[in-house]
Amino acid sequence: MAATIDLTHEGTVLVAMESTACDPHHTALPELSGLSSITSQNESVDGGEQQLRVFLRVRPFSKEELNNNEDQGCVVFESAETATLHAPKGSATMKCSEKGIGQQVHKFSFTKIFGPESTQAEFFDGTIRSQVQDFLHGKNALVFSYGVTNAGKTHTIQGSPKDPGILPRAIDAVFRHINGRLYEQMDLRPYLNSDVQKLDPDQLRMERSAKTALFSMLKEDSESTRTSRSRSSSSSSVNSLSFSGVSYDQTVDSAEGAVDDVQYVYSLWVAYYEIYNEQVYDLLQPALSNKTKRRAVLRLCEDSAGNSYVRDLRWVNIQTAEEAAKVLRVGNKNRSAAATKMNQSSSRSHSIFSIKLMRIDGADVQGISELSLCDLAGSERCNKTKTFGERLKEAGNINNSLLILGKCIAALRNNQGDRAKNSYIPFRESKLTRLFQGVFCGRGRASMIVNINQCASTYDETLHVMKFSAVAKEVVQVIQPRSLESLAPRLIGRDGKPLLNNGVLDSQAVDGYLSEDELLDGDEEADMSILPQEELLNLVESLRAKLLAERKKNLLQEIQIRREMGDAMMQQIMEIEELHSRQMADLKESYEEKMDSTFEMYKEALKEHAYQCALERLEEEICPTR
Ligand SMILES: Nc1ncnc2c1ncn2[C@@H]1O[C@H](COP(=O)(O)OP(=O)(O)OP(=O)(O)O)[C@@H](O)[C@H]1O
Repeated sequence: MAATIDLTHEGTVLVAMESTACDPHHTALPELSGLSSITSQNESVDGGEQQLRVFLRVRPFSKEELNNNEDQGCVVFESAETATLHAPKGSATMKCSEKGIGQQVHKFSFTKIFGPESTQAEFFDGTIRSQVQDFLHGKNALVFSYGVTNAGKTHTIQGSPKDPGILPRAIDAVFRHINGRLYEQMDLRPYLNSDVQKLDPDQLRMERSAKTALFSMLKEDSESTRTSRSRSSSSSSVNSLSFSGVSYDQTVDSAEGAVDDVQYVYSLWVAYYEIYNEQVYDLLQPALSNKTKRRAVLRLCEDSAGNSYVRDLRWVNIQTAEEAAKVLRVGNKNRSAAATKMNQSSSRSHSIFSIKLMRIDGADVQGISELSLCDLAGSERCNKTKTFGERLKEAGNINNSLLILGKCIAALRNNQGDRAKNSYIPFRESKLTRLFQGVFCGRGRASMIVNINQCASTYDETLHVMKFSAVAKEVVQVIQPRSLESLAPRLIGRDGKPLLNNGVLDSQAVDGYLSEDELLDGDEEADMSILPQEELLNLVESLRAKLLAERKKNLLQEIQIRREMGDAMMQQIMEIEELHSRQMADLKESYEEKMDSTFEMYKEALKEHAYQCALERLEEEICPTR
C-alpha cells in the first residue's frame, strides 16, 4: 500500500491512498499487548529538538453503540504507530468521495497507538511516565487531550476510582519519588509564573485555614451524598474519585528517587482551573455570592520574562496523594455545579490541573517545575452544536480557541520548515494558547493525546480530529537548555519584592524586579461587574476622562497625519504632472519627426509621378512627328 500525505498551509491534511487492501474489521492491536516499557524516543532532558509526541487512544464501543450498529470498521490499526480511517456509508466523507472529492481512506501515524483493549496502566507507562520523570528532575511538562465529546478524554486523564487515569498515576509517581522527603511547612508558595513567595506567619495561618475550608467543602458534600446515596445507589466518579486504586510497576520511580536528588526535600502545590467562554475561572474558589452564584473571573498576566500565569489562582499545598485527590474532587464538584447553573455541559470548557514541585535544599529553593494536564473541550464543530444565544457564543469560543490552537500548531510546523520565514504565531489570540505558549516555545515538553471513538455516526468529526493531530505530529519542539541561574526561582516577600537569593540580597534583582501589579497587562479584560457600585462609578469617571484625553490626542494626531498626507499627495501630483508634460513633449517631438518624414516621402512620390507623366506625354508627341 502506498500513501501520500499532503499538508496544506491551512493545516488540513490530504491523504491519498493508492490501495485499500486492509481488513476494515480488524481492530485488535497485537503489538500493544504487554506494553510496559517507558517510551524513550525523541527524548531530550537538557535541551535540544524533539518532535511533539502525539498519542492516539481509541476507546472501546459501549453496548448501546454496538446495538446501534456503530461498529462499521471505521478504524483499522495497521501497526503500533499507524491507523487508517475508512469512511462509512452515509458519512459526509463518503458522499464527497463518491462525487470525486477527497478519499474514502485516510492514513495517519502517531508516536504510539493505544487500542480499545489497552489498560490505563499501559497507557500511562507508554505515554507520560517519562515526562513525569523529567518533571521530577526540574523540567516543565504539558499534556493535553484532544477529541470530540464522549471520546474518552476525561477517562484518560482522570479515570474512575477503580481505573485511575494519568493524573492520579502521575501524582502517585511523584509521591513515590519523594518517598517521604516532604517539606512539611507551607511557607513557600508558588508566585507568578515560576517564582516562590515566602509567607509570613499571618499569611501562613490564612493559607492553613483556607486549605481546611477547601476540604470542608467535601465534607458537606459527602454528608449530602450519603443521604442521596440512600435514594440512588449510583455515585458519580466526580464525587468519589480516589487515587488509592493506582497500581502499576513502581520499581522505576522508587529506584530513581532513591539514587539521585537525595539532598532535596520537596514542596508540592496544585491548582485546578477552567477556561470557559474565553474567561478563566478557578475551580477551587467557591462562587462569589450564594445568590447569583457568580464566579470571579481570573486574569491572565505575564511576568517580566513574558511567561503567562493566572493571577490570583489558588494554589493548594498537598502532603499526600489523597489530598491531591480531594482537590480534584472539589474542583470537579465546583465545575459541575457551575455547569448546571449555566445550563452547560462541563465538557464545553477546557479544564487544567497543574502541579508545581519545588526542590528545596536547606533554606534555598533550588528549582520549580510545573506539570499541567489539560482536558480540552469537545472539538465538535458549530453545525453539530445547538447554536443559539449563549450556546452560539460558547460554541464560537470553544471552536475559536481550538482553531487558534490549530493555527499555532500549523504556524510552528511551517516555521520550522523554513526558519528564515518565521511567520506570526497567534498565541495571544486565545487564553488557551497564551497559557500553552511557554511550553510550545521551549520552556518544557508537550504531549498531545488524541482520543477517538470508532462510531460510524461521528466519523466526520473523528476524521477532523485525526487531521489536526497529523499537523501536530509534524511540530518539532526546540527545548531551551536551562542555565543554572534560571533553575533557581526568585524568592519573593509579602510586599512582592525579591528576598534573599541563596542567602545574599540580590540588589540587581530588586531594582529590575516588577511587582505583580506593575506586570498586569493593560489590554486584559476583567469582570468589572463584580466591583461595588461606588468603585464602578469612579471607574467610569476615570475612564471617561481617559477617553476624552485619548480623543483629543487622536484628533490632534489625525490633523497632523492629514496635513502630512495632503503635503505628500500634493508633492506626488506635482511630480506626476511634470512627468506627464515631459512625456507629452517627447511624444510631440516624435510625431513631428514622423510627419516630416511622411511629407518628404509624399513629395518624392509626387515628383516621380509628374516625371513619369511628362515622359509619357513626350513619347506620344514624338511618334506622330516622325
Ligand atoms: N479506554 C476506555 N475504556 C473503557 N471505557 C472508556 C474508555 N474511554 C472512555 N470510556 C467511557 O466512555 C465514556 C465517555 O468518556 P469520557 O467522559 O471520558 O469522554 P470525554 O471525551 O471526556 O467527553 P466530554 O468531552 O463530554 O467530557 C465514559 O463512560 C467512559 O467511561
